[in-house]
Amino acid sequence: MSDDMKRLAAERAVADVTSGMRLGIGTGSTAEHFVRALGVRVRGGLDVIGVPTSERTRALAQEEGIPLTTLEETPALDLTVDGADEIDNALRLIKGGGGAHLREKIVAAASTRMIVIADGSKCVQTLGKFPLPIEVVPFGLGATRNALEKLFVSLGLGGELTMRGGEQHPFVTDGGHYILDAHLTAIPDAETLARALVAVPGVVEHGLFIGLADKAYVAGTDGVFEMTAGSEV
Ligand SMILES: O=C[C@H](O)[C@H](O)[C@H](O)COP(=O)(O)O
Repeated sequence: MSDDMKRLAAERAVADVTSGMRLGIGTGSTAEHFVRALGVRVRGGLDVIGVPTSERTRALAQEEGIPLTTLEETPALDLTVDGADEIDNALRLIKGGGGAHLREKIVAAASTRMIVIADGSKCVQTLGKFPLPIEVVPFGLGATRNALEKLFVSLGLGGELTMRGGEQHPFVTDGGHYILDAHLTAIPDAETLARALVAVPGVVEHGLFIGLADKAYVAGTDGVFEMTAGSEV
């Protein structure tokens, strides 16, 4: 059911793609539907080029016959289509549940427009129930973790930090980094937290996407709803 909704949202976004576009191609189970639907259109003659946001997406896009490029060759993109773990009514997002948020943010920031695709379960009043992914360099891990814990206390945010994959076998991102997931429960001021996180040495990127998404296609039992900043969730 939820997978059908992800597919519906993805198909709606594919309809916005036109020949000549330079695309950012997202990661995750919803973005996979987008890649497959885009593949069908490419094989039908749609002329686009895309930058994948993960090695996983690169492999799938290649299987689908979608022409790929890099941000070195094509540094400016027209449209990125990607999933999200949480979306609030200002179109602020939490991303990185699949560990791809570093490349996803670079690609979204290089795009003129970003469309988010999701099923309705991703819409929230306040971000933070989904653990916030924080990508960190392996060097200095203990010190970075301490600094993050202090930061959360100073901002009045409670919650635990856990190592993605476990302490013994940490998950390693495409960039060779680890992910600490911050179980904050609620993030009342996402802008302040986002600014503070990037100032912590050892933090490479976090999963708060603010001011990047232009609209979202959210699929529910009544069909696909187009959300812009300020829409009711
Ligand atoms: O790192 C992964 C990405 O940010 C995904 O776009 C996000 O986790 C949503 O994934 P899904 O569509 O599988 O729920």
